[in-house]
Amino acid sequence: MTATYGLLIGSKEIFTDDLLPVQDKYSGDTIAYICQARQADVNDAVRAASQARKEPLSPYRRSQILYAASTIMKGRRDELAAIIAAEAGKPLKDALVEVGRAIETFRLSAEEATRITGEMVPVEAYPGSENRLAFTIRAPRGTVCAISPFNFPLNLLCHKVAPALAAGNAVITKPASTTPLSAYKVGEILQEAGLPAGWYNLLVGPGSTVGEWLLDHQEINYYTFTGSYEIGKRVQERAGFRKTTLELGSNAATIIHKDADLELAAPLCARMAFANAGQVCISVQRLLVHRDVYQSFRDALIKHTKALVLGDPKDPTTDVGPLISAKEADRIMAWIEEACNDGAQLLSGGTRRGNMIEPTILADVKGEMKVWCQEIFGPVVTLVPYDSLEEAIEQTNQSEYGLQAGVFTRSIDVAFECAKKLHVGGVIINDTSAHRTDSMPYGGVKNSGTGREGPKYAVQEMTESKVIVINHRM
Ligand SMILES: NC(=O)C1=CN([C@@H]2O[C@H](COP(=O)(O)OP(=O)(O)OC[C@H]3O[C@@H](n4cnc5c(N)ncnc54)[C@H](O)[C@@H]3O)[C@@H](O)[C@H]2O)C=CC1
Ligand SMILES: O=C(O)[C@H](O)CS(=O)(=O)O
Repeated sequence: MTATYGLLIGSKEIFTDDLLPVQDKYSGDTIAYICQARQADVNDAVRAASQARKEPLSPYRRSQILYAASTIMKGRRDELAAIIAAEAGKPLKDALVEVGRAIETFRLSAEEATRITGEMVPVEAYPGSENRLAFTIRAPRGTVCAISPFNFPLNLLCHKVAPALAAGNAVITKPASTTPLSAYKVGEILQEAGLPAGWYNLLVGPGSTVGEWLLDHQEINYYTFTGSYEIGKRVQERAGFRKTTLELGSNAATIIHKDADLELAAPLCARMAFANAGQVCISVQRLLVHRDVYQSFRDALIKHTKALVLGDPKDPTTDVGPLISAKEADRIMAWIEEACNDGAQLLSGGTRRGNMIEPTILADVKGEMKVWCQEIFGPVVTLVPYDSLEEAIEQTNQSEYGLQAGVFTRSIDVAFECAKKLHVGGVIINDTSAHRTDSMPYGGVKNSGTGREGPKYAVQEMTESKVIVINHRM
């Protein structure tokens, strides 16, 4: 019997008539059904969040609940990884890493719940204010709406939910319709961890309906969104004066300078160009390689790429699984064809089996090709030689995106010139653009979004500062 999951609203699991099948993205089999929300369910979820907030949780209680959730998640690691492998098509070894990161994201958020402080403001130093004392406090924003993407269905949701709860907010989550089960499991785990009803609410359904109803609801105080630039722009427009955090797309560059350690760089670039079938917004998509090392790096990259295993995500030896949908696979194949028809050289891959595309390396790409100037979000990496560091920096900055960039070099001067001149949210020296630890500030500039995630930084964004001034007699 295939399981059917409901919406999580307040203390209830709500079953509707509108069932969404959740498919195994490798076999195509339906692995579960989950109910889709109606507009009334959106209103009920907002009401449940507002009701919960009438009995605030102390920072200590929030911290204890988040620590407990982290521990419970650790005990359910294999179950959660199997769900990610099935619903997202993510290779099991990467799904296990994702669960491990989500466990850490909850633990880090538990720590941050006990560190929410303001500051003393020396107003008494101001003429006429000698009898006053002032300080700030950070208050929760209220009800947070967390809208998350398909590619990290657990950890990217946790990067919204855990800091939001740590900061004292109630949360309404809306995961991608292709991968909703991980968000349901987070609800189970938080309930087992002792989170009272209404603090975590789950709504499922298309962005074009449920997503829009959430954007329209004026009792939501804050939106934290991860997804494509186009939808992120829409979220910003609909949020109006309400604050948002937008984690959007990218076509990340990694620079391989003439003094790079190629034995370090080549396997890392091969691994991180094709991890999760390239469906990672900081994926290694654009490789800028100094001409002096271009051929040796190219050959090493091809060798390591050809060693990657393409197959069933549930097989522990698989490195690269399917794309999230046939539609995305069609798009990526069309972009590869466009590039090759326009003169790009296919060095490896370029073939398709069902919704799987063999890891593909394209050389001699030009600036106007989609595989270079747009976000491919697929198992394709492009190679372009350069002659001077200035040229590499300029080409990296030409993108309309600016999330993260990688730079491989043994020179501290080259490293710091890139660190200062690259217009991105993060510069990763001697690793690829795809490097991220869950504790670091994470987010972009330009069309890659606004705001920063990472529990310490998300808690700051999900609280608002209030100044308190006391007029006292000496
Ligand atoms: N910066 C980052 O950390 C990350 C960015 N991404 C980006 O996300 C994209 C891939 O993920 P997808 O899930 O396909 O992105 P998407 O933008 O299609 O959907 C993201 C979420 O927005 C919802 N949504 C869609 N239309 C909406 C609307 N009108 N109103 C409200 N919500 C709506 C979707 O249901 C989903 O939950 C890529 O562009 C990738 O770069 C993905 C992961 C991380
Ligand atoms: O950008 C994404 O797709 C994720 O944020 C990547 S990760 O760094 O969190 O794994």
